[in-house]
Amino acid sequence: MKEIKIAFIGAGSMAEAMISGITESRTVKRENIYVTNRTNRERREELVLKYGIQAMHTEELPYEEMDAFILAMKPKDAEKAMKPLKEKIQPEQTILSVLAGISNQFIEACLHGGQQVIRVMPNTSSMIGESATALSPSPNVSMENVWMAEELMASIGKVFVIKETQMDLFTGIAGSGPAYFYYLMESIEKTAEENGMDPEMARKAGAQTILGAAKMMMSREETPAQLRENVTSPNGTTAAGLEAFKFNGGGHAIAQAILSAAERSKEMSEQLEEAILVK
Ligand SMILES: NC(=O)C1=CN([C@@H]2O[C@H](COP(=O)(O)OP(=O)(O)OC[C@H]3O[C@@H](n4cnc5c(N)ncnc54)[C@H](OP(=O)(O)O)[C@@H]3O)[C@@H](O)[C@H]2O)C=CC1
Ligand SMILES: O=C(O)[C@@H]1CCC=N1
Repeated sequence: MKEIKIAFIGAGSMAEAMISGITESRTVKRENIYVTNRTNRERREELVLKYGIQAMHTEELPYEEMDAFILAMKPKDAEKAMKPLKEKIQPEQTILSVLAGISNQFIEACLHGGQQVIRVMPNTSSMIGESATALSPSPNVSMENVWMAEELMASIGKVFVIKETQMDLFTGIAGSGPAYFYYLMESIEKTAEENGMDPEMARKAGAQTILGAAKMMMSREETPAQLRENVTSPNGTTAAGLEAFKFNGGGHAIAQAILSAAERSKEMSEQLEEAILVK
């Protein structure tokens, strides 16, 4: 990747996860990564110490020097956040927005018509370069800027270029997805502890089991159903476990988690964008 300067507008957990992955991959020089927020000076200082990047108040950023901005404030703060940015960001500068539920159209309406906007949905596994990240470029984004965004996001994990209409569902599957597996692990640890097993050992065994299953699905030709059948001996332990899983609504619970998260993403779009897009 050619040498670029990027600035995170927002310094929270998502920004940090991406900064961690990008600095680890050395895709962008540390001194060319900027992060800003409005109030939390300690947070800025913490990120400088941890990652050797540049941090400053949003008003102090040298906007004209940036090749790309990553919007990483909360969706509810988006409109207010972009008001002062309109006069500081040029239409040809690239905006990568990780804001759940916020559309490219909304960002163009807040900034400039024809703004180079790419909607991005990463997850916190960016922290270790293992994100599942979706990209949905606005129609007028140049191929050069799409390639830059793809290369930048490839430094934090796997990249999937999708239609923006699929972004709500992708958010439900992968943006929020890590939380479902963390919740699964909480149940594994609790069950172990309640039955006399060291929960720390259960966590390590459970995490290795999830990691192994994930790597099997990424490296083998078999479908998940075939891989599941390979585990399931007739009338054995797995058959008993899966029967209980299905009887207690396991598959339905996962489907409902994904669809509820996707619905919330859609709802956030409707709630937050109505005022601007109706104007
Ligand atoms: N957490 C996750 O797993 C994922 C989150 N996302 C998205 O990432 C975004 C950030 O989420 P998350 O990191 O969890 O949120 P946080 O609340 O942790 O961070 C938000 C950050 O934005 C800053 N901020 C708020 N308003 C402004 C502003 N006007 N200018 C500059 N900085 C501002 C806040 O600092 P201050 O108040 O000091 O300005 C804070 O540093 C959200 O839109 C979320 O939908 C997407 C995928 C996954
Ligand atoms: O919970 C949220 O809204 C953010 C977006 C996807 C993951 N976390």
